[in-house]
Amino acid sequence: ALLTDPSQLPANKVYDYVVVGTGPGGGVIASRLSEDPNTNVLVIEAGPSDQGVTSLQIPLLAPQLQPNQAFDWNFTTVPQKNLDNRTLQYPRGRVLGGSSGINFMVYTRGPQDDFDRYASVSGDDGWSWNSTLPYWNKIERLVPPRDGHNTNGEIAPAIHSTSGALNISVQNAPFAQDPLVIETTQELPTEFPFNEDMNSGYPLGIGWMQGTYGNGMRSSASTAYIEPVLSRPNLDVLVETTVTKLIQTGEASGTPLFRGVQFASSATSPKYALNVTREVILSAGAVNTPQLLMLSGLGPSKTLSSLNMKTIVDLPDVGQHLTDHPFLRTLFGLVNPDDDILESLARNATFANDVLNEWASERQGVLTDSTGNQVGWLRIPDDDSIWKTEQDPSSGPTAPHFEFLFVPGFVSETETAPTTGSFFTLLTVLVSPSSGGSVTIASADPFAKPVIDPNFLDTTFDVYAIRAAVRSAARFAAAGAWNGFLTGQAGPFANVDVGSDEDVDAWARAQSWTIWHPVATARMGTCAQTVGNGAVVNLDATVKGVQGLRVVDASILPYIPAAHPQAVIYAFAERVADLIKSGQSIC
Ligand SMILES: Cc1cc2nc3c(=O)[nH]c(=O)nc-3n(C[C@H](O)[C@H](O)[C@H](O)COP(=O)(O)OP(=O)(O)OC[C@H]3O[C@@H](n4cnc5c(N)ncnc54)[C@H](O)[C@@H]3O)c2cc1C
Repeated sequence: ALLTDPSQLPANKVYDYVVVGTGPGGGVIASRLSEDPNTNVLVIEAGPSDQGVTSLQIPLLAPQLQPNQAFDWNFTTVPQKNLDNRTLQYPRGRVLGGSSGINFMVYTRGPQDDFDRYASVSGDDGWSWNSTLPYWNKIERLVPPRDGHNTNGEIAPAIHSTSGALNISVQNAPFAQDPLVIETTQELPTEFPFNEDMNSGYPLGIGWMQGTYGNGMRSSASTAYIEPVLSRPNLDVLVETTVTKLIQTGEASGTPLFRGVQFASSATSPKYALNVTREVILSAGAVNTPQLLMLSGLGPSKTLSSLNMKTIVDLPDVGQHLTDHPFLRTLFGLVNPDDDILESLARNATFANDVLNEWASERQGVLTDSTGNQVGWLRIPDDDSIWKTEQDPSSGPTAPHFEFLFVPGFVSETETAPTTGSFFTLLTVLVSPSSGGSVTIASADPFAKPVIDPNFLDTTFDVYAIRAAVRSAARFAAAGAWNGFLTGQAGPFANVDVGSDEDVDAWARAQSWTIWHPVATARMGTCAQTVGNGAVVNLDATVKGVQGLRVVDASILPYIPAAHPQAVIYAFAERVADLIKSGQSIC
């Protein structure tokens, strides 16, 4: 059942599991555990239900869902010392489905080497690329694109399932720029090779984006995993309720047992508490998970004692190792203003109405796409001079260092969009960064905002790689394919001399932004790694030093994927659900 207030919880019902949060981590766990009708599962989600909210359903409205919007936690970072001391907005979804309810839907499994590195650092071959392959069958439901076009050459259907939970498809409606992106891969195949399907384990190259959408609508952890099973009598989903603390309920073999949660509708409403018979699964995401662990006495004792809070287990790595992908925009002008879809939507009410009606009546048209139909994944060449002085932070030769995204419009995180001019944005994303930051707390108040420091561009490698990405983007946009389509560098990017290190570095400091992929704040290690030794959870996602508590969300990834992370989190959650159901104690 869907409940909206703790007072609606059925009296005397005993729950086996409580899951905190409903993003790709919590959504999968809740759905899979409640497949057993004899297992009672309670889910607690801070945000409201997404059901019937049109802005959450229409793919191309994603840019309007953050920052500072209704379904966003509206976090900000501390001033970023390498970004001219700018404070960045740091959106996280606060709605059933979590950040998958407001994200840009790019669906990328990531490179084979990423998974093989997860296996090696966790000491469990079960996390390797080959071992996790069966999980894609549970996750993916490949559906035809909405416009019914022939997808030959845009995706390799043989490596996808059509019977999983989450709708995925390639572009639903064409953008004018699409053929030119592909033409550039034919014109400059050495630097920009075409890749038919970047979800094969070998993402390098440029190809068609796969997105978590189907039938013209967003597909999220809510629509794919929770809503379809809401009628299960053994599943209760309590929304609009914030978990304020995890509670120690006793001891088991000398270690603290955490089988309780405390929660409330708001900062001023009464607090409730509840114990479960088996486990608490914490899936509050890479920002709120470390916050909740610390609020519960599980974290760095130094931080906790400075706030006069009791430490139950000293876990110094909670909140550490925060890794995220910074992106930088390169802006180009357009010959034909109609090719700028984002500005057409914002400035031309007739166009906006027409496409909205098209979506409402037929689930067709540009609103069924995300903000781009192709993606590129590129590596700094092996013979580049950077490797004489810097180590490669990527997981291996199948992993990219940077990414291209092709947006039909003006991407404007640092300013309001202009009212004139038409634009094409080639976003460059640093996907194998070596910088790391942290999430911590400055207050014992569960409703106070956590302190977030992604610490972007803190290493020589990262500054070099984003510079390399901008230059590569400029070469891409200078290909003959774009003659007659682009007018050259435009907007605030017009005067950046991409040949000058100084210019590009200043542009990076002034303009880099998060692409919203924080991970690793409660990262996974081997069973042998003891408390205080670089990891927070064991290879089966159980929290070190306690019993009855697991973390299943972006926090546990040992390294940031060189990919958009949601697919990886769905996969981690599917496997942990299997481990829980198998009942084996691994560590
Ligand atoms: C704007 C944006 C765009 C993105 N675009 C993409 C993309 O295109 N492709 C991609 O792969 N990834 C994208 N991501 C990232 C991706 O969505 C996240 O990595 C993923 O959703 C993380 O899953 P999670 O389960 O760890 O946490 P989340 O999805 O963040 O879910 C955590 C849930 O826990 C709830 N919660 C938190 N604290 C509490 C509490 N105390 N009590 C109760 N509930 C709580 C939250 O409200 C939320 O629902 C994007 C993210 C954002 C914000």
